[in-house]
Amino acid sequence: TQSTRPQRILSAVQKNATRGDPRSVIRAIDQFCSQKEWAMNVGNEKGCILDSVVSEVNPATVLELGTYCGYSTVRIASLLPPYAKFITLEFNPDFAAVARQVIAWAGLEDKVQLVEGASSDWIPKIKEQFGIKTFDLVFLDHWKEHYLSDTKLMEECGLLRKGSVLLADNVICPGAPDYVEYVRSSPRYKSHYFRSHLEYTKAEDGLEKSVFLE
Ligand SMILES: COCc1ccccc1-c1cc(O)c2[nH]cnc(=O)c2c1
Ligand SMILES: [Mg+2]
Repeated sequence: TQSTRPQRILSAVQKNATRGDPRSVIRAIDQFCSQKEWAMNVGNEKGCILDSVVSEVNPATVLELGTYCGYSTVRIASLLPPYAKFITLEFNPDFAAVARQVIAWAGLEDKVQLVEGASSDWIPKIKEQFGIKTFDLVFLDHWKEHYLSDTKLMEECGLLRKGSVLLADNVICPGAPDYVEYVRSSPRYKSHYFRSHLEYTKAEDGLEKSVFLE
């Protein structure tokens, strides 16, 4: 039977990366996706912007919406302080199964909790299920149609506090126009656009960083 693209990414990690070395896992995925087969990892150019925001926030609590193969999960987890709590939500069970193995290959399985299911189902349960009050950082990288509804849901569930940082991938390509309009026009957010490129291509894309103000 044919392998899937996520399975081919996992094979490239297991072949080319060193167990317990997150940077070698990131490098192996970026090399595979730039030389062999494009895939929707945040990539190295936007990944460096992600790294700088994670380092600046130095979050004790992180939520990632959209794990895919765990590329950004590994980037984020490798930068967190030891006490941090990091939850990543993935709807697709095949993606989740690969991501668990990529995260384990990087040696970061103790730093992150991968939860399978729909973000809209899980967001209202996070406080009780995981003992988290609010998130210092949220990385939105799942279905663009759900960026805005999930952000409003996080507000309603009291998961954001003054200073919480939302970082959204793909604000240009594929784009999340309703979300961008909301965070840029709402008095409750201070937003900034980091111009970059769609992973492994020359097309424009970027990350939108939005700080929750109240
Ligand atoms: C399945 O579309 C793949 C694709 C095709 C063309 C342009 C962009 C994308 C793309 C790029 C990304 O970083 C993404 N990140 C998260 N969830 C996505 O659906 C996603 C899609
Ligand atoms: Mg993305």
